[in-house]
Amino acid sequence: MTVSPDIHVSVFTDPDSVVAAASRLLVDTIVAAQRARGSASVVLTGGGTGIGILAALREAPGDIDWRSLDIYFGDERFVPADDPERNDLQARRALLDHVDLDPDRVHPIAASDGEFGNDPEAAAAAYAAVLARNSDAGKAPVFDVHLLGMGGEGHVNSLFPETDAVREEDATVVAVTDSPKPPPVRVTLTLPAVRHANEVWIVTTGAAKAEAAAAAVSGAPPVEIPAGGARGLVATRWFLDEEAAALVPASARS
Ligand SMILES: O=C1O[C@H](COP(=O)(O)O)[C@@H](O)[C@H](O)[C@H]1O
Repeated sequence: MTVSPDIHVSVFTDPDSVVAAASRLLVDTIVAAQRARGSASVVLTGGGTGIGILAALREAPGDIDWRSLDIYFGDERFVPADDPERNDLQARRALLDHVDLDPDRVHPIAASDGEFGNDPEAAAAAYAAVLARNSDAGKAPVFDVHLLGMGGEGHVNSLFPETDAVREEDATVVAVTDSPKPPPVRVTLTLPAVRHANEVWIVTTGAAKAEAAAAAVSGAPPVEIPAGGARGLVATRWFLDEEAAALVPASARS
Protein backbone atom coordinates (compact mmCIF):
# COMPACT_ATOMS: atom_id res chain seq x y z
CA MET A 1 0.00 0.00 0.00
CA THR A 2 1.44 3.42 -0.96
CA VAL A 3 0.26 6.26 1.23
CA SER A 4 0.59 9.89 0.23
CA PRO A 5 3.20 11.72 2.40
CA ASP A 6 0.66 14.31 3.53
CA ILE A 7 -1.47 11.57 5.13
CA HIS A 8 -0.53 10.80 8.72
CA VAL A 9 -2.00 7.78 10.49
CA SER A 10 -1.75 7.66 14.28
CA VAL A 11 -2.92 4.54 16.08
CA PHE A 12 -3.84 4.35 19.77
CA THR A 13 -4.69 1.45 22.04
CA ASP A 14 -8.34 2.33 22.71
CA PRO A 15 -11.10 4.86 21.84
CA ASP A 16 -10.47 7.02 24.92
CA SER A 17 -6.82 7.44 23.93
CA VAL A 18 -7.88 8.40 20.39
CA VAL A 19 -10.19 11.14 21.68
CA ALA A 20 -7.59 12.35 24.20
CA ALA A 21 -4.83 12.58 21.57
CA ALA A 22 -7.05 14.39 19.03
CA SER A 23 -8.28 16.90 21.63
CA ARG A 24 -4.73 17.64 22.85
CA LEU A 25 -3.51 18.27 19.31
CA LEU A 26 -6.60 20.36 18.61
CA VAL A 27 -5.80 22.64 21.56
CA ASP A 28 -2.21 23.04 20.30
CA THR A 29 -3.35 23.71 16.72
CA ILE A 30 -5.95 26.30 17.73
CA VAL A 31 -3.54 28.09 20.08
CA ALA A 32 -0.79 28.12 17.43
CA ALA A 33 -3.16 29.62 14.84
CA GLN A 34 -4.39 32.24 17.31
CA ARG A 35 -0.82 33.22 18.19
CA ALA A 36 0.14 33.45 14.52
CA ARG A 37 -2.94 35.19 13.10
CA GLY A 38 -5.08 36.30 16.05
CA SER A 39 -7.85 33.80 15.30
CA ALA A 40 -8.57 30.18 14.45
CA SER A 41 -11.41 28.26 12.83
CA VAL A 42 -12.63 24.72 13.35
CA VAL A 43 -15.32 22.73 11.56
CA LEU A 44 -17.06 20.37 13.99
CA THR A 45 -18.49 16.96 13.30
CA GLY A 46 -21.19 14.92 15.00
CA GLY A 47 -20.97 11.30 16.03
CA GLY A 48 -19.39 9.59 19.00
CA THR A 49 -15.77 10.66 18.57
CA GLY A 50 -16.59 14.15 17.32
CA ILE A 51 -18.68 15.00 20.37
CA GLY A 52 -16.20 13.14 22.62
CA ILE A 53 -13.44 15.51 21.46
CA LEU A 54 -15.58 18.49 22.45
CA ALA A 55 -16.17 17.07 25.93
CA ALA A 56 -12.41 16.54 26.28
CA LEU A 57 -11.74 20.14 25.16
CA ARG A 58 -14.07 21.38 27.87
CA GLU A 59 -12.06 19.45 30.47
CA ALA A 60 -8.65 20.57 29.21
CA PRO A 61 -8.88 23.73 27.06
CA GLY A 62 -5.27 24.81 27.49
CA ASP A 63 -4.71 28.41 26.37
CA ILE A 64 -7.51 28.57 23.78
CA ASP A 65 -8.86 32.10 23.38
CA TRP A 66 -12.54 31.23 22.94
CA ARG A 67 -13.48 34.75 21.81
CA SER A 68 -11.16 34.40 18.80
CA LEU A 69 -12.43 31.05 17.58
CA ASP A 70 -14.78 30.54 14.64
CA ILE A 71 -16.95 27.44 14.84
CA TYR A 72 -18.57 25.86 11.77
CA PHE A 73 -20.40 22.57 11.32
CA GLY A 74 -19.51 19.93 8.73
CA ASP A 75 -23.01 18.55 8.59
CA GLU A 76 -26.34 18.67 10.35
CA ARG A 77 -29.30 16.39 10.78
CA PHE A 78 -32.19 18.52 9.42
CA VAL A 79 -34.53 18.16 12.39
CA PRO A 80 -36.10 20.66 14.83
CA ALA A 81 -33.70 22.75 16.92
CA ASP A 82 -34.50 20.90 20.14
CA ASP A 83 -34.13 17.40 18.62
CA PRO A 84 -31.33 15.52 20.43
CA GLU A 85 -30.19 14.18 17.03
CA ARG A 86 -28.93 17.63 16.07
CA ASN A 87 -25.14 17.88 15.95
CA ASP A 88 -25.42 21.52 17.02
CA LEU A 89 -27.39 20.63 20.17
CA GLN A 90 -24.98 17.84 21.08
CA ALA A 91 -22.01 20.18 20.53
CA ARG A 92 -23.60 22.88 22.67
CA ARG A 93 -24.22 20.45 25.51
CA ALA A 94 -20.70 19.01 25.30
CA LEU A 95 -18.80 22.31 24.96
CA LEU A 96 -20.20 25.37 23.23
CA ASP A 97 -22.62 26.39 25.99
CA HIS A 98 -19.88 26.15 28.60
CA VAL A 99 -17.16 28.40 27.19
CA ASP A 100 -16.94 32.11 26.39
CA LEU A 101 -17.40 31.97 22.60
CA ASP A 102 -18.37 35.05 20.59
CA PRO A 103 -21.94 34.17 19.46
CA ASP A 104 -21.30 35.94 16.14
CA ARG A 105 -18.49 33.47 15.46
CA VAL A 106 -20.56 30.32 16.02
CA HIS A 107 -22.18 29.26 12.74
CA PRO A 108 -24.83 26.54 13.14
CA ILE A 109 -26.68 25.09 10.16
CA ALA A 110 -30.40 25.96 10.23
CA ALA A 111 -32.88 23.58 11.87
CA SER A 112 -36.02 22.28 10.16
CA ASP A 113 -38.15 24.63 12.31
CA GLY A 114 -35.84 27.58 11.75
CA GLU A 115 -35.92 30.60 9.47
CA PHE A 116 -36.01 28.53 6.26
CA GLY A 117 -38.79 26.27 7.45
CA ASN A 118 -38.73 22.64 6.40
CA ASP A 119 -36.66 23.36 3.26
CA PRO A 120 -33.22 21.72 3.41
CA GLU A 121 -32.18 23.18 0.03
CA ALA A 122 -32.81 26.70 1.35
CA ALA A 123 -30.87 25.87 4.54
CA ALA A 124 -27.97 24.53 2.45
CA ALA A 125 -27.93 27.64 0.25
CA ALA A 126 -27.98 29.86 3.34
CA TYR A 127 -25.04 28.00 4.87
CA ALA A 128 -23.10 28.27 1.61
CA ALA A 129 -23.70 32.02 1.85
CA VAL A 130 -22.36 32.01 5.44
CA LEU A 131 -19.18 30.28 4.26
CA ALA A 132 -18.75 32.70 1.35
CA ARG A 133 -19.37 35.73 3.57
CA ASN A 134 -16.64 34.61 5.97
CA SER A 135 -14.14 33.95 3.21
CA ASP A 136 -11.55 36.49 2.04
CA ALA A 137 -12.05 35.51 -1.55
CA GLY A 138 -13.93 32.55 -2.82
CA LYS A 139 -16.57 30.22 -1.60
CA ALA A 140 -15.35 29.25 1.86
CA PRO A 141 -12.84 30.27 4.51
CA VAL A 142 -9.59 28.35 4.81
CA PHE A 143 -10.43 26.45 7.99
CA ASP A 144 -7.60 25.54 10.34
CA VAL A 145 -9.05 22.10 11.12
CA HIS A 146 -12.01 20.19 9.73
CA LEU A 147 -12.89 17.39 12.15
CA LEU A 148 -14.59 14.32 10.71
CA GLY A 149 -15.97 11.07 12.05
CA MET A 150 -16.46 8.20 9.63
CA GLY A 151 -19.22 5.64 9.16
CA GLY A 152 -18.54 1.96 8.53
CA GLU A 153 -19.20 2.39 4.80
CA GLY A 154 -16.78 5.34 4.65
CA HIS A 155 -19.18 8.28 4.92
CA VAL A 156 -17.91 11.58 6.27
CA ASN A 157 -20.15 14.54 7.11
CA SER A 158 -23.38 13.45 5.36
CA LEU A 159 -21.54 12.37 2.21
CA PHE A 160 -22.51 8.76 1.60
CA PRO A 161 -21.09 6.43 -1.08
CA GLU A 162 -22.53 6.61 -4.60
CA THR A 163 -24.66 9.71 -3.98
CA ASP A 164 -25.05 13.06 -5.73
CA ALA A 165 -23.72 14.78 -2.60
CA VAL A 166 -20.37 12.99 -2.70
CA ARG A 167 -20.09 13.63 -6.45
CA GLU A 168 -20.66 17.38 -5.98
CA GLU A 169 -17.72 19.31 -7.45
CA ASP A 170 -18.98 22.90 -7.28
CA ALA A 171 -21.31 23.76 -4.38
CA THR A 172 -19.80 23.94 -0.89
CA VAL A 173 -23.02 22.89 0.88
CA VAL A 174 -25.84 20.63 -0.31
CA ALA A 175 -29.02 19.10 1.03
CA VAL A 176 -29.36 15.33 1.38
CA THR A 177 -32.91 13.97 1.42
CA ASP A 178 -32.31 10.22 1.37
CA SER A 179 -29.51 9.56 3.84
CA PRO A 180 -29.13 5.81 4.37
CA LYS A 181 -28.34 6.57 8.01
CA PRO A 182 -31.27 8.15 9.88
CA PRO A 183 -32.42 10.82 10.00
CA PRO A 184 -32.85 10.91 6.20
CA VAL A 185 -32.78 14.67 5.69
CA ARG A 186 -29.49 16.43 6.26
CA VAL A 187 -27.40 19.41 5.19
CA THR A 188 -23.72 18.80 4.54
CA LEU A 189 -20.49 20.43 3.48
CA THR A 190 -19.21 18.79 0.29
CA LEU A 191 -15.75 17.44 -0.45
CA PRO A 192 -14.71 20.74 -2.15
CA ALA A 193 -15.57 22.54 1.12
CA VAL A 194 -13.77 19.94 3.26
CA ARG A 195 -10.70 20.49 1.08
CA HIS A 196 -10.74 24.17 2.13
CA ALA A 197 -9.22 23.13 5.46
CA ASN A 198 -5.49 23.31 6.10
CA GLU A 199 -5.86 20.14 8.13
CA VAL A 200 -8.51 17.45 7.83
CA TRP A 201 -8.69 15.04 10.76
CA ILE A 202 -10.62 11.79 10.54
CA VAL A 203 -11.14 10.47 14.06
CA THR A 204 -12.76 7.07 14.24
CA THR A 205 -12.70 3.88 16.27
CA GLY A 206 -13.93 0.30 16.27
CA ALA A 207 -13.69 -2.80 14.09
CA ALA A 208 -16.69 -1.72 11.97
CA LYS A 209 -14.54 1.10 10.54
CA ALA A 210 -11.48 -1.03 9.66
CA GLU A 211 -12.21 -1.81 6.00
CA ALA A 212 -13.22 1.74 5.10
CA ALA A 213 -10.23 3.23 6.96
CA ALA A 214 -7.74 1.02 5.11
CA ALA A 215 -9.40 1.73 1.75
CA ALA A 216 -9.53 5.50 2.32
CA VAL A 217 -5.92 5.73 3.49
CA SER A 218 -4.79 3.83 0.40
CA GLY A 219 -6.62 6.20 -1.96
CA ALA A 220 -9.94 4.53 -2.69
CA PRO A 221 -12.18 6.57 -5.04
CA PRO A 222 -14.21 9.07 -2.98
CA VAL A 223 -17.45 8.09 -4.72
CA GLU A 224 -16.98 4.61 -3.23
CA ILE A 225 -15.33 5.62 0.07
CA PRO A 226 -16.09 9.32 0.73
CA ALA A 227 -13.42 9.53 3.46
CA GLY A 228 -10.83 8.90 0.75
CA GLY A 229 -11.66 12.30 -0.73
CA ALA A 230 -11.37 14.18 2.56
CA ARG A 231 -7.94 15.78 2.23
CA GLY A 232 -6.45 18.84 3.86
CA LEU A 233 -4.55 21.56 2.00
CA VAL A 234 -1.53 20.92 4.24
CA ALA A 235 -2.17 17.62 6.01
CA THR A 236 -4.69 14.85 6.48
CA ARG A 237 -4.52 13.14 9.86
CA TRP A 238 -6.14 9.86 10.82
CA PHE A 239 -6.64 9.08 14.51
CA LEU A 240 -7.53 5.40 14.90
CA ASP A 241 -7.70 2.83 17.65
CA GLU A 242 -6.13 -0.60 17.09
CA GLU A 243 -9.45 -2.07 15.95
CA ALA A 244 -10.13 0.57 13.32
CA ALA A 245 -6.48 0.38 12.16
CA ALA A 246 -6.46 -3.41 11.94
CA LEU A 247 -6.28 -3.47 8.11
CA VAL A 248 -3.96 -0.47 7.74
CA PRO A 249 -0.45 -1.87 7.19
CA ALA A 250 2.21 -0.92 9.72
CA SER A 251 4.15 0.86 6.93
CA ALA A 252 1.32 3.39 6.57
CA ARG A 253 1.37 4.38 10.24
CA SER A 254 3.19 7.51 11.32
O1 LIG B 1 -24.31 10.71 11.02
C1 LIG B 1 -23.18 11.06 11.25
O2 LIG B 1 -22.20 10.13 11.39
C2 LIG B 1 -20.82 10.44 11.27
C3 LIG B 1 -20.00 9.34 11.97
O3 LIG B 1 -20.50 9.12 13.29
P1 LIG B 1 -19.81 8.09 14.30
O4 LIG B 1 -20.72 8.07 15.52
O5 LIG B 1 -19.75 6.75 13.63
O6 LIG B 1 -18.45 8.64 14.63
C4 LIG B 1 -20.56 11.83 11.81
O7 LIG B 1 -19.25 12.22 11.61
C5 LIG B 1 -21.52 12.83 11.14
O8 LIG B 1 -21.26 14.17 11.57
C6 LIG B 1 -22.90 12.48 11.54
O9 LIG B 1 -23.88 13.36 11.03
